[in-house]
Amino acid sequence: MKASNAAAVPALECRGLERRFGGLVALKDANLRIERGEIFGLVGPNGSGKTTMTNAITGFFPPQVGSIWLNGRDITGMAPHKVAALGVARTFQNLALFNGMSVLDNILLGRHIHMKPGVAKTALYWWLGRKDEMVSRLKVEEIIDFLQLQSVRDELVDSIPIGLKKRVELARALVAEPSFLVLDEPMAGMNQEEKEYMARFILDARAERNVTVLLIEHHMDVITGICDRMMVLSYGETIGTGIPADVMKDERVIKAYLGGAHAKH
Ligand SMILES: Nc1ncnc2c1ncn2[C@@H]1O[C@H](COP(=O)(O)OP(=O)(O)OP(=O)(O)O)[C@@H](O)[C@H]1O
Repeated sequence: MKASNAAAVPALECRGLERRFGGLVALKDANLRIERGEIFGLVGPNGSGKTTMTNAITGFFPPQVGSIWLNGRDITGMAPHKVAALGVARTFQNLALFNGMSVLDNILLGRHIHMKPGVAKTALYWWLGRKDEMVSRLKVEEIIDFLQLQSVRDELVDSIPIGLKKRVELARALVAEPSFLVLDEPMAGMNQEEKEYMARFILDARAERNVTVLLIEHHMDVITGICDRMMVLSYGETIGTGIPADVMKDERVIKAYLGGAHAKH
């Protein structure tokens, strides 16, 4: 559901983020507010700072300036595993699946934040460990059904097509039971039918699993089709933010992005 109360604590807020790599300013004074239940699009040409922004949010590369708030809690500089434990899951632009392992095992890895750490601890509380594993397996089966991955569940992940690999990554993120999902180009390399499936799954995840979504995507038809609001970056600067229909009309956005070689329809 779309958030209705603007005064409510947002799912995510970024205030004045800046990230430099040497002399390069990859992100400059980036401000972002995503309400609970929104699907929010983040777009921009290659190298404009989209991944830098998601890496800042998920703790991989903290910002050097500014702050990040998740459900009203300051998470600036928090390690990735701690951000994940607070309910943030992500998929990666370049697939981060484990080749040589089955689809099922790849998805099961997404449950690690819910499992008890350490062999000794699990041995000591063996019954607790078993219960954890049972809950995890049930959750994995539920998500396999949800994303219609039954037919490939026992296949090696390297043997399935790219469209399904992307779906496995989404499954691995969803089994973590996130409240906030960061999807980095989930439709890259997909044909039209696969894109439509993925768009449907993202909408269903929001409706049925209560997730808020930050979606990085080059396919503008997807952004206009499923995003409530969007933000456009260019050379690390925000050049447009708002509902897609308005942002798409903005002269700066058209010049920097939509009219450029990077736009895909
Ligand atoms: N670890 C890093 N070290 C040095 N420079 C980096 C690093 N990460 C990103 N950059 C630079 O920061 C800028 C923004 O990169 P970023 O990956 O965030 O862009 P992007 O919008 O995600 O691009 P793409 O659409 O190609 O993924 C680029 O100029 C990039 O070369």
